[in-house]
Amino acid sequence: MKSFRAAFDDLWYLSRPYFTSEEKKSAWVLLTAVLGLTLLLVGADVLQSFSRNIFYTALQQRDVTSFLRGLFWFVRTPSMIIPGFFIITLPSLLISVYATYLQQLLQLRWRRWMTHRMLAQWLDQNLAFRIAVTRAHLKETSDNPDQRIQEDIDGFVRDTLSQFLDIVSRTITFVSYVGLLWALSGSITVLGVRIPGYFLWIALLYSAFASIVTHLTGRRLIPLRITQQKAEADFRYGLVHVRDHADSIALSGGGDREKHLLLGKFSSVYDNFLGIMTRTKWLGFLTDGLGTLSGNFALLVGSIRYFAGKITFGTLMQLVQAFSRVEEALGWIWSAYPAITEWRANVSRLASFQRTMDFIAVSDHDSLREKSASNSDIVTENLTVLRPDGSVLLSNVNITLPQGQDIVLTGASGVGKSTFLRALAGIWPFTSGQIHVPEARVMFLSQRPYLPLGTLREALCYPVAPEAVPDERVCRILDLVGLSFLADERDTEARWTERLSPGEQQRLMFGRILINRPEWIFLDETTSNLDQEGEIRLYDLLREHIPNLTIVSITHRQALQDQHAVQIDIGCHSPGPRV
Ligand SMILES: Nc1ncnc2c1ncn2[C@@H]1O[C@H](COP(=O)(O)OP(=O)(O)OP(=O)(O)O)[C@@H](O)[C@H]1O
Repeated sequence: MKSFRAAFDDLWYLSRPYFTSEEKKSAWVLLTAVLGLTLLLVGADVLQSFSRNIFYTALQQRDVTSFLRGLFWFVRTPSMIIPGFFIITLPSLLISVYATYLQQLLQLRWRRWMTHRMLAQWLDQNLAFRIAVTRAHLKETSDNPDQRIQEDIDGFVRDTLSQFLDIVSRTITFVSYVGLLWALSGSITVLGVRIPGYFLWIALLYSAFASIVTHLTGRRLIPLRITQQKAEADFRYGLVHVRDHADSIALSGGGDREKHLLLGKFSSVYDNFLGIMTRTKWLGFLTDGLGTLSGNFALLVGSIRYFAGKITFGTLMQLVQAFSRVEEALGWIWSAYPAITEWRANVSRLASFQRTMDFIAVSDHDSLREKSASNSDIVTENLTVLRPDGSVLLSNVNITLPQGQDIVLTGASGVGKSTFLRALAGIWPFTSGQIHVPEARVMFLSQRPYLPLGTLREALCYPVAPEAVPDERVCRILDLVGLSFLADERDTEARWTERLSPGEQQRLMFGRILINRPEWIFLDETTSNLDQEGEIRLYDLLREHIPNLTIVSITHRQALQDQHAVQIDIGCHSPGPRV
């Protein structure tokens, strides 16, 4: 019961936002249309059961006229007019195709809405980074966000809709056939007690028994499926990691080691799947067995009345159909159990990821950043920065970074210089105190250049849209940073991280600064792959082309440190780097 409640909570948490969003109108219209068509389909199925009764009975009586009317025209009975089999079948076909089409349309729109929302939340609020550093300390699981967004949203939307419509259709089927089954069943006498509608009682007992046994056998599949998804994603990530670092792996002769690590990940995939197979095998015996049994069982029980001459062949067939429909409707749990376990695992992963994002988004550490006038200094007051495990990295930092001056932050490796920059940027979640930052364009560049996927122009202009920068300016800037030999390839899509040397990538970063023209630039060892002369030339380029720029650098090189007017030792606020 508890797990049912949790599933419902997760489902509500994930579905409600779409059906109350700005797209709610189209969502409800589509859902209502699909429900309406589903209802019509069940109605058509019930009508068909009557027309089948008529033409089977006509077949038995060798009555050609009734047979043909039962197939192609209308038959009048004392209580109703029944359309012929084909008169019902053709519109049903149309309804069925449109029900599927509209269901897919709703599915696609819902997926689009969820993908937009999750991507926006993940990237707009820097949650991708904040989740990555916080992950080990979170209650909810938030592994493989790429898989959550690309695969799980699709699976969630598709399976939620199909399971929901399945339940609705089974409920309507049950309501439509239960009276029919009762009426056709007749009664039997057991130990002197007359039981009316006995076929219905058998269907009810059969389904209750089947559902309980199936749930007890299959419930272990849910955690196994969650583990399987995680193992698959870890394996895939391992492969992508090797692809992205193929150069370093080849140079360090690490092929064998990588193979060993990847095979280790694959064996988790393999072992867990063996567990799923074993469970699915037992579940298969049950669901397939119960399915096969139920149809034949109905025929067997019903044939007793047929051979006793109490019902016609047509009524027998209608009875068998009514029994299977009622029993199918009640047997949702046992027949759909494998699909439900997969859906439940999916819902649980996606809800967990969404909860993590919501939790981190509201833990607004950025509130400690206070905006001041555009030409003011950056000031920190009692700023304390922690590591993700809660240990103190920097305590009580009270410093001023004066606007308009070149500043260098110094300190031994690991004391927390880069993390201090992240705190200033407002993306480090484990921070307390106050930071006064000017209302100005601020840019941070890290030691490892980041080049987005796409053209060289895109990589140069990032995060500004390349269309916003005139072509001559792109060429001029490539020339300024010594990359004019790449000008002809500025619109070529390539893996630029692999094509450019680390030094070339760092020069490209300086071109990016010239394009973005910030008022403050934070350079975290951004010239570590350049020679001394080259790095000083690039710094001069910034000073020359962006006159009001304040440069804040982190560098271990004395010559570059000497180029800065102000030196601030971050190390004196640290209990010391870890050894
Ligand atoms: N994402 C993270 N998760 C866990 N620990 C982290 C993370 N980022 C930084 N740290 C830890 O914080 C400490 C400071 O790291 P930081 O990169 O700020 O040092 P640094 O002074 O810039 O070092 P260096 O001069 O070597 O670049 C290190 O002990 C590091 O392991």
